[in-house]
Amino acid sequence: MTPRQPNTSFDQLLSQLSTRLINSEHAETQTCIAEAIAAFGAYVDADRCYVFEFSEDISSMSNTHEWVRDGQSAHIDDLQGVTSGDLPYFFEQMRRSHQFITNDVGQLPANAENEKAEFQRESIKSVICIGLVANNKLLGFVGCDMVHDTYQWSEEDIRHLSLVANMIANTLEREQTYQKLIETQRQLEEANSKLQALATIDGLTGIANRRALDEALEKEVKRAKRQRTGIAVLLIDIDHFKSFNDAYGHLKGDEALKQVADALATIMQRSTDFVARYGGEEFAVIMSTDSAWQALRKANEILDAVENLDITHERSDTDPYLTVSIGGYFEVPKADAEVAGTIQQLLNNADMGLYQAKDDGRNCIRFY
Ligand SMILES: Nc1nc2c(ncn2[C@@H]2O[C@H](COP(=O)(O)OP(=O)(O)OP(=O)(O)O)[C@@H](O)[C@H]2O)c(=O)[nH]1
Repeated sequence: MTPRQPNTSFDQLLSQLSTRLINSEHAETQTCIAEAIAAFGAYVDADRCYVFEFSEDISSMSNTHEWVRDGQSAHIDDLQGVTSGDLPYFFEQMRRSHQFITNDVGQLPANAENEKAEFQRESIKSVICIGLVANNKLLGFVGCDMVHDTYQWSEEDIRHLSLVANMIANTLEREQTYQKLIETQRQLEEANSKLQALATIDGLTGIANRRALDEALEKEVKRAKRQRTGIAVLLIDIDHFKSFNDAYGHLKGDEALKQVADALATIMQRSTDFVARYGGEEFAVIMSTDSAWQALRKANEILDAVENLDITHERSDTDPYLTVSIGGYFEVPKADAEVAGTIQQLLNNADMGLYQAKDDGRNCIRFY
């Protein structure tokens, strides 16, 4: 075949494709690359035109885009993860000169026997590959095969394929930067949600902490006002916990706190229930409910559940087992009630109930 004459329409086509690529969204980018290699393939009357990307250290390459003339076989599937050990001469040429051009693969030097064998396997007679270089980094290459006859690659062909290569290299670089940005953004979001979770979870017991309780109270009070429903707060305090620590040690004390927290979380499972560690050995429960009786029933369940944990507490003046006292308060907030004031009232009154429960001998429930 003879080299063709300079072709201005190809330049125009490239210029159009490159304008589209510059303004393209991620999805369109791949189509544009496919169109660019198809345009070049058709222009030089090639049998196959393709893009390969190298691994970071240029030790392997994979075929990412392929255009084949009608009737020619596609090779993209069997050209994945090709290593420099498979084609050492080719990799060496690409690394050194960023191109690999041969008019007749039969004339390749003796040390290119692997390459010759591979080209013969694919029935290739002439090959041109131009490196995709962006920011001085070799990202891959764009290439063309002639299958039927050998072909004399012209200066014009090389210039055109270099233009295509330039365009694809810049696009790939932009895509890689975009992917890195997306990945960084994903990592940041993940770190943020972990931080958010850490900031609202009590490290020892794994249930919500005081900060999360404050947020939940605000949300629940607003909802109760909006929906005209009631809201109950229970404050649950472990009895004689100081003497428990003194008798069994701080670690056993920690273990007991975790067991009580687990028991609370097991009982309060509705989506509108909320359990938090309120202070050292004190827990809080928020319930959306229409009746104080329902709140009282839950408080009784909690009292029983803690007793049933059977945590020995020989030094307790109340019971030889770990027990809790519970203070409760129920209210249907008025539609015009001030949120902060309502929250304060819920907590203060539940606290008054707790104070009463302690005063009445502990291991009991008092509603204010
Ligand atoms: N092991 C352990 N102990 C804690 C933790 N936080 C608070 N405490 C202990 O809880 C105890 C609370 O003591 P007090 O406030 O005197 O209450 P109490 O002994 O339970 O007495 P009453 O509530 O009146 O029955 C203190 O000894 C604290 O050290 C914790 O995270 N781990």
